[in-house]
Amino acid sequence: MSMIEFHNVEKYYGDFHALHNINLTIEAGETVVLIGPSGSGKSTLIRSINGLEQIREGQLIVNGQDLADPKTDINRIRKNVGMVFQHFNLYANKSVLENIMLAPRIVLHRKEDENKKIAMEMLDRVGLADQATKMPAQLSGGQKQRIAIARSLAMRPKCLLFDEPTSALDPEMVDDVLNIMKTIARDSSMTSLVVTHEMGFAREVANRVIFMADGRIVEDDSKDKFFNGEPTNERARQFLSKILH
Ligand SMILES: Nc1ncnc2c1ncn2[C@@H]1O[C@H](COP(=O)(O)OP(=O)(O)OP(=O)(O)O)[C@@H](O)[C@H]1O
Repeated sequence: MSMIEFHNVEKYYGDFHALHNINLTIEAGETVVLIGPSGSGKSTLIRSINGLEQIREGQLIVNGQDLADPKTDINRIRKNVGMVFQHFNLYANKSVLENIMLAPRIVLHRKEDENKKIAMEMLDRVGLADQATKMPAQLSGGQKQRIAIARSLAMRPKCLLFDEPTSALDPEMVDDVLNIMKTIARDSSMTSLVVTHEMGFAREVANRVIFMADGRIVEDDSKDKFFNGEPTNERARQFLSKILH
Protein backbone atom coordinates (compact mmCIF):
# COMPACT_ATOMS: atom_id res chain seq x y z
CA MET A 1 0.00 0.00 0.00
CA SER A 2 1.31 3.44 -0.90
CA MET A 3 1.43 6.06 1.82
CA ILE A 4 -0.18 8.86 -0.22
CA GLU A 5 -2.10 8.70 -3.52
CA PHE A 6 -3.56 11.65 -5.39
CA HIS A 7 -5.76 10.71 -8.34
CA ASN A 8 -6.96 13.56 -10.58
CA VAL A 9 -7.28 15.91 -7.63
CA GLU A 10 -8.77 19.39 -8.11
CA LYS A 11 -8.86 22.05 -5.41
CA TYR A 12 -10.65 25.42 -5.48
CA TYR A 13 -10.71 28.38 -3.13
CA GLY A 14 -14.07 29.82 -4.13
CA ASP A 15 -13.70 30.35 -7.87
CA PHE A 16 -9.92 30.16 -7.78
CA HIS A 17 -8.58 26.90 -9.16
CA ALA A 18 -5.63 26.18 -6.85
CA LEU A 19 -4.73 22.57 -7.77
CA HIS A 20 -5.12 21.16 -11.29
CA ASN A 21 -5.33 17.45 -11.97
CA ILE A 22 -2.83 16.33 -9.35
CA ASN A 23 -1.63 12.75 -9.77
CA LEU A 24 1.01 11.72 -7.28
CA THR A 25 1.92 8.55 -5.44
CA ILE A 26 4.33 8.55 -2.52
CA GLU A 27 5.56 5.24 -1.12
CA ALA A 28 6.30 4.54 2.53
CA GLY A 29 9.82 5.60 3.49
CA GLU A 30 10.27 8.16 0.71
CA THR A 31 11.55 11.69 1.30
CA VAL A 32 9.94 13.96 -1.26
CA VAL A 33 10.83 17.64 -1.62
CA LEU A 34 8.25 19.94 -3.11
CA ILE A 35 9.47 23.17 -4.69
CA GLY A 36 8.16 25.88 -6.96
CA PRO A 37 7.44 29.60 -7.13
CA SER A 38 5.36 31.43 -4.55
CA GLY A 39 1.66 30.74 -5.06
CA SER A 40 2.19 27.57 -7.10
CA GLY A 41 0.13 25.45 -4.70
CA LYS A 42 2.77 23.71 -2.57
CA SER A 43 1.13 24.51 0.78
CA THR A 44 -2.30 23.72 -0.60
CA LEU A 45 -1.14 20.30 -1.77
CA ILE A 46 0.60 19.42 1.48
CA ARG A 47 -2.25 20.72 3.67
CA SER A 48 -4.80 18.68 1.75
CA ILE A 49 -3.01 15.47 2.83
CA ASN A 50 -4.10 15.81 6.43
CA GLY A 51 -7.42 17.44 5.67
CA LEU A 52 -6.52 21.06 6.48
CA GLU A 53 -7.74 21.85 2.96
CA GLN A 54 -10.59 20.00 1.32
CA ILE A 55 -10.33 18.88 -2.27
CA ARG A 56 -13.27 19.28 -4.63
CA GLU A 57 -12.71 16.49 -7.13
CA GLY A 58 -10.62 13.39 -7.51
CA GLN A 59 -9.43 10.90 -4.97
CA LEU A 60 -6.90 11.37 -2.18
CA ILE A 61 -5.92 8.24 -0.29
CA VAL A 62 -3.70 8.61 2.76
CA ASN A 63 -2.50 5.55 4.65
CA GLY A 64 -5.21 3.51 2.94
CA GLN A 65 -8.06 5.89 3.80
CA ASP A 66 -9.98 7.93 1.25
CA LEU A 67 -10.26 11.55 2.41
CA ALA A 68 -13.31 12.21 0.26
CA ASP A 69 -15.24 9.37 1.90
CA PRO A 70 -17.55 10.85 4.57
CA LYS A 71 -16.97 7.74 6.68
CA THR A 72 -13.25 8.49 6.93
CA ASP A 73 -12.23 9.76 10.34
CA ILE A 74 -9.76 12.58 9.73
CA ASN A 75 -8.39 12.16 13.25
CA ARG A 76 -7.31 8.64 12.38
CA ILE A 77 -5.32 10.06 9.49
CA ARG A 78 -3.83 12.80 11.65
CA LYS A 79 -2.61 10.21 14.16
CA ASN A 80 -0.36 8.84 11.46
CA VAL A 81 0.41 12.02 9.55
CA GLY A 82 2.09 14.79 11.53
CA MET A 83 2.66 18.33 10.35
CA VAL A 84 5.37 20.88 11.07
CA PHE A 85 4.49 24.46 10.14
CA GLN A 86 6.52 27.53 9.29
CA HIS A 87 5.40 29.29 12.47
CA PHE A 88 5.81 26.38 14.93
CA ASN A 89 2.25 26.63 16.38
CA LEU A 90 3.33 25.73 19.92
CA TYR A 91 0.87 26.31 22.78
CA ALA A 92 2.22 29.50 24.36
CA ASN A 93 0.79 28.82 27.83
CA LYS A 94 2.17 25.28 28.13
CA SER A 95 5.69 24.14 28.94
CA VAL A 96 7.84 22.45 26.35
CA LEU A 97 7.16 19.05 27.92
CA GLU A 98 3.40 19.69 28.08
CA ASN A 99 3.39 20.76 24.44
CA ILE A 100 4.84 17.39 23.52
CA MET A 101 2.70 15.30 25.88
CA LEU A 102 -0.67 16.86 25.04
CA ALA A 103 -1.65 15.11 21.81
CA PRO A 104 -0.44 11.63 22.80
CA ARG A 105 -2.42 11.98 26.04
CA ILE A 106 -5.65 13.16 24.40
CA VAL A 107 -5.56 11.39 21.08
CA LEU A 108 -3.67 8.18 21.86
CA HIS A 109 -4.62 7.91 25.58
CA ARG A 110 -0.98 7.17 26.28
CA LYS A 111 -0.29 6.48 29.97
CA GLU A 112 1.31 9.41 31.81
CA ASP A 113 4.62 7.76 32.71
CA GLU A 114 5.12 6.30 29.24
CA ASN A 115 4.03 9.60 27.69
CA LYS A 116 6.66 11.48 29.67
CA LYS A 117 9.35 8.93 28.86
CA ILE A 118 8.65 9.16 25.11
CA ALA A 119 8.44 12.98 25.26
CA MET A 120 11.85 13.11 26.94
CA GLU A 121 13.27 10.72 24.33
CA MET A 122 12.01 12.98 21.56
CA LEU A 123 13.40 16.07 23.29
CA ASP A 124 16.72 14.27 23.51
CA ARG A 125 16.51 13.42 19.81
CA VAL A 126 16.22 17.12 18.93
CA GLY A 127 18.99 18.02 21.39
CA LEU A 128 16.77 19.93 23.83
CA ALA A 129 16.31 17.58 26.78
CA ASP A 130 17.48 20.38 29.09
CA GLN A 131 14.63 22.70 27.97
CA ALA A 132 11.71 20.55 29.14
CA THR A 133 10.40 22.94 31.79
CA LYS A 134 10.79 26.12 29.72
CA MET A 135 7.87 28.01 28.21
CA PRO A 136 7.89 28.55 24.41
CA ALA A 137 8.48 32.30 24.79
CA GLN A 138 11.81 31.53 26.47
CA LEU A 139 13.10 29.71 23.40
CA SER A 140 14.72 30.87 20.16
CA GLY A 141 12.91 30.30 16.86
CA GLY A 142 15.20 27.39 16.00
CA GLN A 143 14.55 25.79 19.38
CA LYS A 144 10.79 26.28 18.97
CA GLN A 145 10.89 24.52 15.63
CA ARG A 146 12.90 21.64 17.09
CA ILE A 147 10.26 21.33 19.84
CA ALA A 148 7.53 21.33 17.18
CA ILE A 149 9.34 18.47 15.43
CA ALA A 150 9.71 16.58 18.73
CA ARG A 151 5.99 17.09 19.32
CA SER A 152 5.15 15.58 15.94
CA LEU A 153 7.54 12.68 16.46
CA ALA A 154 6.02 11.89 19.86
CA MET A 155 2.87 10.73 18.08
CA ARG A 156 5.06 8.15 16.33
CA PRO A 157 3.58 9.03 12.93
CA LYS A 158 4.19 7.10 9.72
CA CYS A 159 4.45 10.30 7.75
CA LEU A 160 5.56 13.87 8.46
CA LEU A 161 4.60 16.91 6.40
CA PHE A 162 6.88 19.94 6.62
CA ASP A 163 5.60 23.27 5.29
CA GLU A 164 8.59 25.62 4.92
CA PRO A 165 9.88 24.71 8.38
CA THR A 166 13.01 26.88 8.20
CA SER A 167 11.78 29.96 6.36
CA ALA A 168 10.81 31.89 9.50
CA LEU A 169 14.16 31.25 11.18
CA ASP A 170 17.25 33.40 11.57
CA PRO A 171 19.90 32.00 9.22
CA GLU A 172 22.15 30.73 12.01
CA MET A 173 19.37 28.48 13.29
CA VAL A 174 18.45 26.87 10.01
CA ASP A 175 21.13 24.17 10.09
CA ASP A 176 20.11 22.84 13.52
CA VAL A 177 16.59 22.26 12.23
CA LEU A 178 17.74 20.86 8.89
CA ASN A 179 20.08 18.41 10.63
CA ILE A 180 17.16 16.98 12.60
CA MET A 181 15.07 16.78 9.45
CA LYS A 182 17.92 14.92 7.75
CA THR A 183 17.95 12.25 10.47
CA ILE A 184 14.19 11.87 10.01
CA ALA A 185 14.60 11.64 6.24
CA ARG A 186 17.19 8.88 6.62
CA ASP A 187 14.86 6.85 8.83
CA SER A 188 13.47 4.42 6.28
CA SER A 189 10.33 3.79 8.30
CA MET A 190 9.27 7.44 8.00
CA THR A 191 7.71 9.05 4.94
CA SER A 192 8.36 12.78 4.63
CA LEU A 193 7.05 15.41 2.30
CA VAL A 194 8.89 18.70 2.61
CA VAL A 195 8.10 22.10 1.14
CA THR A 196 11.36 24.00 1.31
CA HIS A 197 13.68 26.36 -0.50
CA GLU A 198 16.68 24.63 1.08
CA MET A 199 18.23 22.94 -1.93
CA GLY A 200 21.14 21.59 0.13
CA PHE A 201 18.63 19.54 2.08
CA ALA A 202 17.00 18.32 -1.13
CA ARG A 203 20.33 17.35 -2.65
CA GLU A 204 21.46 15.49 0.41
CA VAL A 205 18.44 13.48 1.48
CA ALA A 206 15.54 13.66 -0.97
CA ASN A 207 14.53 10.66 -3.05
CA ARG A 208 12.42 12.77 -5.31
CA VAL A 209 11.98 16.39 -6.23
CA ILE A 210 8.58 17.64 -7.35
CA PHE A 211 8.27 21.02 -9.01
CA MET A 212 4.95 22.86 -9.08
CA ALA A 213 3.84 25.83 -11.17
CA ASP A 214 0.37 27.39 -11.36
CA GLY A 215 -1.25 24.65 -9.30
CA ARG A 216 0.19 21.83 -11.40
CA ILE A 217 2.94 19.28 -10.91
CA VAL A 218 5.15 20.00 -13.90
CA GLU A 219 8.19 17.94 -12.93
CA ASP A 220 8.53 14.82 -10.76
CA ASP A 221 12.07 13.50 -10.84
CA SER A 222 14.54 11.47 -8.86
CA LYS A 223 16.92 13.76 -7.02
CA ASP A 224 19.75 12.87 -9.38
CA LYS A 225 17.74 13.57 -12.50
CA PHE A 226 16.62 16.89 -11.10
CA PHE A 227 19.98 18.16 -9.94
CA ASN A 228 22.33 16.47 -12.41
CA GLY A 229 20.24 16.10 -15.47
CA GLU A 230 18.29 19.00 -16.75
CA PRO A 231 14.68 19.04 -15.63
CA THR A 232 12.44 18.65 -18.68
CA ASN A 233 10.18 21.55 -17.81
CA GLU A 234 11.43 24.98 -18.81
CA ARG A 235 10.13 26.74 -15.66
CA ALA A 236 11.74 24.12 -13.46
CA ARG A 237 15.03 24.66 -15.29
CA GLN A 238 14.82 28.43 -14.82
CA PHE A 239 13.89 28.07 -11.16
CA LEU A 240 16.77 25.70 -10.58
CA SER A 241 19.32 27.93 -12.26
CA LYS A 242 18.11 30.87 -10.14
CA ILE A 243 18.34 29.09 -6.82
CA LEU A 244 21.62 27.37 -7.54
CA HIS A 245 23.42 30.59 -8.51
N1 LIG B 1 -7.41 30.25 1.97
C1 LIG B 1 -7.23 30.69 0.71
N2 LIG B 1 -8.20 31.39 0.06
C2 LIG B 1 -8.04 31.81 -1.20
N3 LIG B 1 -6.92 31.61 -1.93
C3 LIG B 1 -5.93 30.94 -1.34
C4 LIG B 1 -6.03 30.44 0.00
N4 LIG B 1 -4.87 29.81 0.31
C5 LIG B 1 -4.09 29.91 -0.79
N5 LIG B 1 -4.72 30.57 -1.76
C6 LIG B 1 -4.19 30.86 -3.13
O1 LIG B 1 -3.86 29.61 -3.73
C7 LIG B 1 -2.64 29.71 -4.45
C8 LIG B 1 -1.66 28.67 -3.94
O2 LIG B 1 -1.28 29.02 -2.62
P1 LIG B 1 -0.25 28.17 -1.78
O3 LIG B 1 -0.10 28.80 -0.43
O4 LIG B 1 -0.64 26.73 -1.83
O5 LIG B 1 1.07 28.38 -2.64
P2 LIG B 1 2.59 28.08 -2.25
O6 LIG B 1 3.21 27.47 -3.46
O7 LIG B 1 2.66 27.29 -0.99
O8 LIG B 1 3.18 29.53 -2.03
P3 LIG B 1 4.30 30.10 -1.02
O9 LIG B 1 5.61 29.52 -1.49
O10 LIG B 1 4.23 31.58 -1.23
O11 LIG B 1 3.91 29.66 0.35
C9 LIG B 1 -2.16 31.15 -4.29
O12 LIG B 1 -2.54 31.88 -5.43
C10 LIG B 1 -2.89 31.64 -3.06
O13 LIG B 1 -3.12 33.03 -3.14
